[in-house]
Amino acid sequence: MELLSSTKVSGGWLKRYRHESLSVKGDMVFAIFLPAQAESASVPVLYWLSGLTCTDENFSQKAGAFKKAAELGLAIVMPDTSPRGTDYPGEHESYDFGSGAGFYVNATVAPYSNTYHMYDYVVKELPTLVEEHFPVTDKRSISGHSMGGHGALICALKNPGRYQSVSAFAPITNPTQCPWGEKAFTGYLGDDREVWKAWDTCELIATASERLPLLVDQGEADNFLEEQLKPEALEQACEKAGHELTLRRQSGYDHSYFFISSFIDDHLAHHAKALGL
Ligand SMILES: N[C@@H](CCC(=O)N[C@@H](CSC=O)C(=O)NCC(=O)O)C(=O)O
Repeated sequence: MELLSSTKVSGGWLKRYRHESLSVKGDMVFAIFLPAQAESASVPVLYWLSGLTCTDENFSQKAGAFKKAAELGLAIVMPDTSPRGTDYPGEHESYDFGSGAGFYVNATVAPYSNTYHMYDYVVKELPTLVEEHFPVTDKRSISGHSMGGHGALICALKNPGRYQSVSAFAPITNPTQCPWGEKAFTGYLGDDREVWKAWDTCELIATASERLPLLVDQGEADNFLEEQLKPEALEQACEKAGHELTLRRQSGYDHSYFFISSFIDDHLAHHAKALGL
């Protein structure tokens, strides 16, 4: 691992690293916030999955999360949102597919199937690396925004026992039924919509073997609300399956990091409680 930068914040340290990833067959950059408590004991970790167009830096620069994480003694790991360094046809042409838009799936359609294995990267490879090299425990939680909210929810639903808690901001709840998801899943997974269901929160909720309570915040002034995010689909799926959901519709808030920064402390507290902090 190559240390790219080290910055003191809220009594802890934000460090950025580049490393070679086996999952995506190339270099990846991630950031980790380590609170001061990590200097004397191992601390649990929240994995934050960002949305379309993001890198590891959007959350660290805009969410305002580190003061609360420092108080709680919680580490936060922030991966990138796609592999970088390839140049497939169409990979860099649109904001909602290819680079910056890995959708946290394992692609099966060439050429993306060569490297776009963001699900394996965030669920397995990155936690293994983090737990080997940093003063953290194997107690993990996961959260994210929009495409990353979808990622957080599917990672938790597909991996019972792996996370202590899950939450999301404005998640793409039903990607098999919205334009962002249809475009990404066609390009990464192919035309068979049955295959897509294994990567859709609303589909996974029905058969989940672990029922971690979901905390979801959704801005009511979010431009993407009706066409892409569909919180009512999540509500219906949870109600049908008897899955606990706290869906907070926040009046006046949009899709931006201003919205995330307004409620991130509540999410950190939710995760801290589940992590025993
Ligand atoms: N560029 C697009 C919209 C891009 C956008 O809103 N990205 C969001 C995530 S959207 C879902 O995954 C984001 O977090 N952007 C980064 C930021 O720092 O705000 C457009 O122009 O509409």
